[in-house]
Amino acid sequence: MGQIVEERPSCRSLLTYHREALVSKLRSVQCVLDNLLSSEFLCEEEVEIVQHSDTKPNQVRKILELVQCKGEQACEYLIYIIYKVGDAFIDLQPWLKEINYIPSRDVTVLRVENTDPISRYSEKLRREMSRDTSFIMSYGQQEETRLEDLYTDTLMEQFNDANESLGFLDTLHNLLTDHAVFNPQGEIIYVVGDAGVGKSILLQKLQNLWSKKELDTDTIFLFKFRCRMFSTFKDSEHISFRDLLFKYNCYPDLDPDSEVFDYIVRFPHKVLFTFDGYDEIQDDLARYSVPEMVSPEEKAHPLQLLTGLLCGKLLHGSQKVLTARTGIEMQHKVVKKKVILRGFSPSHLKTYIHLHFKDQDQRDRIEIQLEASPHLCGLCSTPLFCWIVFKSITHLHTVHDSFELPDACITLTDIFLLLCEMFLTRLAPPPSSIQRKNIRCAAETFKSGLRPLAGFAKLALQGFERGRFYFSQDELRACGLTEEDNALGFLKAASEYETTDNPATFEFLHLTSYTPANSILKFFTACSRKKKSTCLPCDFLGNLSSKPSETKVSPTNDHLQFTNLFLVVDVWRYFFLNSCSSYI
Ligand SMILES: Nc1ncnc2c1ncn2[C@@H]1O[C@H](COP(=O)(O)OP(=O)(O)OP(=O)(O)O)[C@@H](O)[C@H]1O
Repeated sequence: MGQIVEERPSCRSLLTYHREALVSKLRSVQCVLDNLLSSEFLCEEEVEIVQHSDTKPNQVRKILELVQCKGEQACEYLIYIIYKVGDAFIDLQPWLKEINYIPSRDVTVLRVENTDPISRYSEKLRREMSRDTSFIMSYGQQEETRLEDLYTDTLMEQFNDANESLGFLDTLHNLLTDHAVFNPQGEIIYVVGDAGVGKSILLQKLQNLWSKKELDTDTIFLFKFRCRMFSTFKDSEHISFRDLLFKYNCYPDLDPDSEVFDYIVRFPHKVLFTFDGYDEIQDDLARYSVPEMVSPEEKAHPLQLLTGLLCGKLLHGSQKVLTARTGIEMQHKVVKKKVILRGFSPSHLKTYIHLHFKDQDQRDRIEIQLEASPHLCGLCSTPLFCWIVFKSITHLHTVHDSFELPDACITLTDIFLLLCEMFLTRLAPPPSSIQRKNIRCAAETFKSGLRPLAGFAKLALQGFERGRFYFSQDELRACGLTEEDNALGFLKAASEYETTDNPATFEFLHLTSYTPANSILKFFTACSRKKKSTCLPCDFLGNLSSKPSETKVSPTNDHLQFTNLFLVVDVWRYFFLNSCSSYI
């Protein structure tokens, strides 16, 4: 008996049979025309005829008519374009499955170029993201290091809604996967951790992986935001969702029909957002806590748009990674997965030492110092402290002939004093020709830096009182700070908040706490101080860093306790209030 071979329908007849579906679903007409032209199935004149048709469906009708006249190969090539540029013709992918399309060998030799605005925009975002995330800007914004030269994995512990550990995430590549999802209806991957544990760097690495297509995700757009940006708008300032996305990331090119934005609204699951520093806008968000309905079309205050996005009322289905400092809780219903950053493990720390110090002697020296001081080693599990320790030690080694870390237990305050000392050595005159290195002792360095220190203290106090930690040049001047003082490193430029009226804005290198000034003042009053302040400010500051057992404060005040341990801005305020006056 002869075998019945099922004959495949010709591509020409497929186009006729499914004409209606094609006319309604084929969107990226320009991409089709570009390819039909470059493969010489259509000539310039025919392309112009198509473009002159008044509506998109009519353009598609014309294309179908023309390719069907050109024959079977042209028809197959049209289907092949739809197959090859999947992102642009996402609506027609089910149709390809339905007709069980498999490209013939003849057609696969033909080139298809993706000139679709959606794919172009995705590529543009990836390009810009790669450029913006390839370098780690040092805390003082004085130097940049390639991300790949310094990034070290940190411990990422996953939790469920009952705060039970679900184990550690093995690699950042899998952060967006379904593993450890405890609430599939939630849309937020919530990443929390203490100050300086590496939340922003983790997002930067994530963005960088996405830009290189190395992240396990099928999202084609990534929009990154720093939460603080949302509260820089006046109450009356309303913007559209489209502007929020494009103005603060990048605009699509050659997209006259707004296909990119339409695509984002139609396929939210193709969009990934990263929001850094949710803790920084807590107070401002309270004003928009009742999530008013926001639409992609209407203008709203940016905080309203953010709230809408986070609770899934705007662009429902999009993916979001949100970071916040420990202590900020999110409603479980909006969180899909929770990750707590735990900093460097001992083996991560070894890797970081390797990356940080190029010189083997330096590596050995630092490893010996860390081994000899478990306390210091513990501090260094927080990447920021680790960076400060390594930078300060390196710098102080270069300016002093012999510099050793104190043998006794090292506190965070000591670490920040090291950092201050490092900054203040920039004020020192260069060593004379007979001195190889600077011979100033730490006390002299602090004394000579008293004026700028007092100025920064005043500024920090004002920040606390106003609840705002970015400052204009005028505010700096009013505190007695000069432009040269800005270069010391205590402040960094906050260019993202600049407006034309306000050409230079600065913020502190690091903020410990956003807690209102009065609660911090009360907390510090409650701290017991054993020693009396002596003549040196650093002795005075040393007293603040009492070990927990020495500090009689409310045990529930973890956040403030941490603030006490982690003095940066607070150092200046305290220093200013209690010490400086006796020097001036
Ligand atoms: N994974 C890492 N690899 C190498 N260095 C890191 C890493 N994470 C953090 N650092 C270092 O620590 C510094 C602080 O990190 P980051 O700004 O990410 O902390 P954070 O948790 O976002 O702090 P904050 O809560 O204050 O915003 C970085 O500038 C970098 O020098």
